[in-house]
Amino acid sequence: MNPPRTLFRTRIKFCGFTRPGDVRLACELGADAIGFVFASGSSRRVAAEEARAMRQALAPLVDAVALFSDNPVDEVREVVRQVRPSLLQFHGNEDDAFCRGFGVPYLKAIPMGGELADQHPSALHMRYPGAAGFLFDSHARGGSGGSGKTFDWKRIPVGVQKPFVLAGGITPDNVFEAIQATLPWGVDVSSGIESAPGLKDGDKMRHFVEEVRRADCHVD
Ligand SMILES: O=C(O)c1ccccc1NCC(=O)[C@H](O)[C@H](O)COP(=O)(O)O
Repeated sequence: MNPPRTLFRTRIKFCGFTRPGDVRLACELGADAIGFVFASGSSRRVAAEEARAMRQALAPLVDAVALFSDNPVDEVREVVRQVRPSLLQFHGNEDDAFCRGFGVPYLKAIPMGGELADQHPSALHMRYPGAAGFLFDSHARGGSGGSGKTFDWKRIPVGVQKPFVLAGGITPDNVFEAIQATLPWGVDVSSGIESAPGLKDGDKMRHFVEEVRRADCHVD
């Protein structure tokens, strides 16, 4: 049985937006953060100008997160300049110095598929001392996120001292169980709230938020 987390509210990040209308709806439904993907090769990739327009659709008190995977430094700088994200998220082999170099807090995505390396909490903290938190995602090292696949949640390292976000294959149907099993700071979803890559589905977003709230109120 997990210890109760009195009055705890699991943060919700919806990722991979391509349409301002979806951003507006996600904010109304209760998302805490909205993610824009700039990783090359992603079907959800947007240009800085598009993300800037979507950022303007954001409600107050909702974070804009810019997501990268081994993008060149100039690309990251340009996104920061145009979009003004409140948080960066790095999915590639970026080191702490690179991630810190933009003057914006960052989350480091940790690949939980395939061979696990460096996932011991002390190794993570030593490798990314500047990280605001970690995001555990299902891809293997060198792979992409946004796969819609889960990983074995038992692989999450015990004793991580920074907030962590659970990602990878979370849906309205498994987010309750995912929160109960892992007690994350937040959950991150892309495929599970879509009708097609990059196109968000209002009913799925609403159901997802309802299930997170249900998990937060649940007492064993
Ligand atoms: O979404 C992408 O296409 C993507 C490409 C490269 C790196 C990361 C990417 N997405 C990350 C996310 O959307 C989420 O952080 C996470 O991977 C959850 O995705 P999903 O399994 O689809 O819910």
